[in-house]
Amino acid sequence: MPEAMLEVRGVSKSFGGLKASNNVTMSVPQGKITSLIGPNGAGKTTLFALITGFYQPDEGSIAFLGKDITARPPQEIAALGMIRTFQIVQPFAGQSVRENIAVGAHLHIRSRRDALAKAEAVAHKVGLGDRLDQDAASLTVAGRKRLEVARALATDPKLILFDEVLAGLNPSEIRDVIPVIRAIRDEGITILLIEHVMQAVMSLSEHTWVLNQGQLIAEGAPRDVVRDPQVIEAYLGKGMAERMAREEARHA
Ligand SMILES: Nc1ncnc2c1ncn2[C@@H]1O[C@H](COP(=O)(O)OP(=O)(O)OP(=O)(O)O)[C@@H](O)[C@H]1O
Repeated sequence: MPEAMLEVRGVSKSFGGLKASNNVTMSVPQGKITSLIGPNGAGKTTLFALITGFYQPDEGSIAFLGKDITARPPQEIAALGMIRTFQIVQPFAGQSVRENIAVGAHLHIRSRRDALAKAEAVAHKVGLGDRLDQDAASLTVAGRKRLEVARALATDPKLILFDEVLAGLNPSEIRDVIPVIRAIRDEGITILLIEHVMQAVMSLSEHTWVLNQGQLIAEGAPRDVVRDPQVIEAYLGKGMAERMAREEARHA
């Protein structure tokens, strides 16, 4: 694997008696799409929040591009080039799609005109080019997910952490968004996904980490990870693992 862009070392975080993150260590390589999977409540979103400064770890450290960023505020981390998206997209109501995306662009761009122009260019990349003047609150779920991707892209990130960008989409909408994610990677932006849609994990990501009860229980190429008995037991279940093995055999 190429040099790591993000290094998470021994990170732990408790909420009361619950260890939502338990001694997590991972090296995220530059230029790839990688993923983080695991059952509901495994601590995936908590880990994203720790990495991007929304929570402070109780223990451990985080380095981005060789620089220690442990417990730095989110704005500072975003300015360095790492941005996360949120599972529940909350557009600024009463503002257009263009204006919503410009919020991201303003991280680096002061001029209103330039930020709006940047928003427009980004909207085209994610397939919102024909929705620029629409009130963002009127977007469908799929549209809101694209808006969330666009707001992140507009900050000119080096690494994007996508938190379930495919959740709530139907199979045809998922098929439409997958190439958008690939195109972002092809532009040179590194991507780490939290995702429950296993078909997307398998087809998009080169490496995956599996969290269960705050701890990493497996990592590796997705096709190997889904055969791991511990992963089947904790997350996939036998039926799903067998379905995926059949799918893979069919495509082989
Ligand atoms: N701010 C908080 N205060 C208290 N408990 C929290 C907080 N944030 C998360 N938790 C708890 O930490 C655990 C991990 O939650 P987290 O949202 O990180 O899981 P997840 O893997 O992202 O789940 P999902 O797939 O359902 O989104 C859960 O038990 C959750 O209830």
